[in-house]
Amino acid sequence: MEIDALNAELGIADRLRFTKGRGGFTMIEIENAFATATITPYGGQVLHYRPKGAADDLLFVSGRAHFTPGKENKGGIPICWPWFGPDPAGQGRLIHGFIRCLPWRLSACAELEDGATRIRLRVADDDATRALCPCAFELGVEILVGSTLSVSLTTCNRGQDPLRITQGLHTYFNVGDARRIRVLGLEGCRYIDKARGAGDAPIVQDGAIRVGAEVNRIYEKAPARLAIEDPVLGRRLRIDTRHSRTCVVWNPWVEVCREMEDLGDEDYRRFICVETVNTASEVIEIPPGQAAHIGAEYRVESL
Ligand SMILES: O=P(O)(O)OC[C@H]1O[C@@H](O)[C@H](O)[C@@H](O)[C@@H]1O
Repeated sequence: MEIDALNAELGIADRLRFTKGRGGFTMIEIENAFATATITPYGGQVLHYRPKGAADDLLFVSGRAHFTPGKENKGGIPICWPWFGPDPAGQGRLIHGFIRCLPWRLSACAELEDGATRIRLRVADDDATRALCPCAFELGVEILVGSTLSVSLTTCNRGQDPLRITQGLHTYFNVGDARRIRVLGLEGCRYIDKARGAGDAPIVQDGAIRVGAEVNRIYEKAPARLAIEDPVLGRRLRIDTRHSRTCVVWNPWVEVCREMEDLGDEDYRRFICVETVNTASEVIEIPPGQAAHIGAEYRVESL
């Protein structure tokens, strides 16, 4: 649908409008009493969220993100599905699945009684997805833009066989300087250190996570309450997860950042990914006709 038609049909006066953004991508721009936010139906991806009065965005989006159909966009909250990480079948399919590179359909947008804004987007299997993964599914994301940002992903198995997935909200948090932050909540958890190569024995997290080299870890049995303390931006980002048993913490550091065509050379300082995930041994099996969920709520607090 064209932008004018979208605005006429689904826009909400002074609250929600559709625009053309980077790469000509359709954007949903929200401004309510609590916050401003931008969501693109491409990948069902939240790109920006800033509470009213806050100086800085919750999320990082790379200035070199592709915004090209068929490619992933680096930043915001990419949805990784039906696999998280490299192609589990080793067939060279996209890292983190294909759903973040597909246009989703807007199924509802509404202003709630408390003034928050709710967006629902959906995507289902078609010939193109079945060529990549022979499963029948319907995926829905619900995004609540209020005093907090909440993202909930629901997978419905529409097929005749059990559906096995891994999945994640691959959130890129905007930070003042990654070298000065602390990630809290994973103390004492065991993690697989992917920066040191697969197959390493799990290591136990000793204290808060700090970034002084490449960090690429899968934490097992992750608790539901996490936080990022950012002394440079003077804030604490709270992350409350739902139905997620693993947490990936990723910062590419200098070399990997320079190798990534969709990051600027110094961007490793500007973000940390703390990802709400079910991966590694946490494969989810969904019986036919049933659904599985994963979600997270993000809150910005002053330090
Ligand atoms: O696909 P993106 O958004 O570039 O993210 C890639 C990174 O995603 C992280 O989740 C992985 O742990 C890293 O190994 C990977 O490099």
